[in-house]
Amino acid sequence: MDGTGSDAMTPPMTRPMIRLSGVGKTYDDGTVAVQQLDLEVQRGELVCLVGPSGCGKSTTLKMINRLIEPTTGSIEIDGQDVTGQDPVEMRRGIGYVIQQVGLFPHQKIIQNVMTVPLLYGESKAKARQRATELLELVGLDPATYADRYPHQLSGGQQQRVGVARALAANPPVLLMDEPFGAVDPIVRLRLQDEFLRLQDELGVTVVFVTHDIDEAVRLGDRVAVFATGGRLAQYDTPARLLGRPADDFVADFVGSTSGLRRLTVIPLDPAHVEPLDGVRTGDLDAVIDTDTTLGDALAVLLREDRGLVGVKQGSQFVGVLTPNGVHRALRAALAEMAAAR
Ligand SMILES: Nc1ncnc2c1ncn2[C@@H]1O[C@H](COP(=O)(O)OP(=O)(O)OP(=O)(O)O)[C@@H](O)[C@H]1O
Repeated sequence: MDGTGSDAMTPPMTRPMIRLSGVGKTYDDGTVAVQQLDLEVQRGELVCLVGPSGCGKSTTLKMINRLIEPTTGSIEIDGQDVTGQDPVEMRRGIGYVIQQVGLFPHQKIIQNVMTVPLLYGESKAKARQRATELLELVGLDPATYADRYPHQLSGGQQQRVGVARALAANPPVLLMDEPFGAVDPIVRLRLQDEFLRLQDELGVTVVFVTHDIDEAVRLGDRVAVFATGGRLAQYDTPARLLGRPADDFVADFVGSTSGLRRLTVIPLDPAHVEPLDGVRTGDLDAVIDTDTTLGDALAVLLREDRGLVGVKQGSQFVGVLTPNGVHRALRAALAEMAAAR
């Protein structure tokens, strides 16, 4: 290997941010954790690795930042073979968030977030400014939280600090291992929403490990489903994964409630929008856009409890959506799924 990676000639913006080629890991005791894994993650993409316990998700993630060395294959980040780089140096350029946040208990929140910029040689003033911005970015008011200690924060708040700290070095790649696994379901949903917004804003490339298919489908631009023994069973968009599982294992894993899950990925089809007949647009408090997913549309309907919401395309009202419309759309999606199997 020449150290520049096989892909160094490809224009930077078009080559994958992360590329695993034929990667395998067999532990010393003979356990085959990952086999012949080929996986590409595009720049700015959020990819979820999902699968049953012990299928090699964490091992894969840790091979990307070289906490674990692969037995076979190669891993490139931005066209550079990671095995040719100093692991400590390399790891600093990759954000890493785990379930047990690992905050320093005797340091204030602001100091916890400042650690990485200080390591990079930033002045204290600059590191503090950056940490303050990051706390704001992850939804923690610095005036309230900067001077608290980790034990004075809830689990969800600590997780936010973990995300802020991982982002402190402005890493192009963020690896997350079950980051929201320990918080209750409601907080988890909120953290997921916030994280999606943040990722969109920052354009960071994310590999996110979860054992929860709902979380994977909700967050991932693409989802890699692993089977036991570290075999990649399917790597696809959430909609295709739910609509066209590659084999029985994936179909089982995606599960019998996949019809409902599809709601979270199917865009609202204009075919299910009803005409505005007799409804004055001024009467429509709740408005959704045509590119809303059915799941979000249903959430607005339930929240508003009004029986219908207005649907807009750009600035133009194109009709209304009712619970019946959502029902029809779901039935159509299920029929399409059945036809695809
Ligand atoms: N240090 C190790 N030595 C031997 N086997 C290991 C080691 N670490 C992990 N394994 C094994 O490798 C396989 C994959 O483990 P890994 O932690 O990657 O799975 P996972 O999909 O992340 O699981 P989980 O969802 O339970 O965290 C498992 O069978 C595990 O027991």
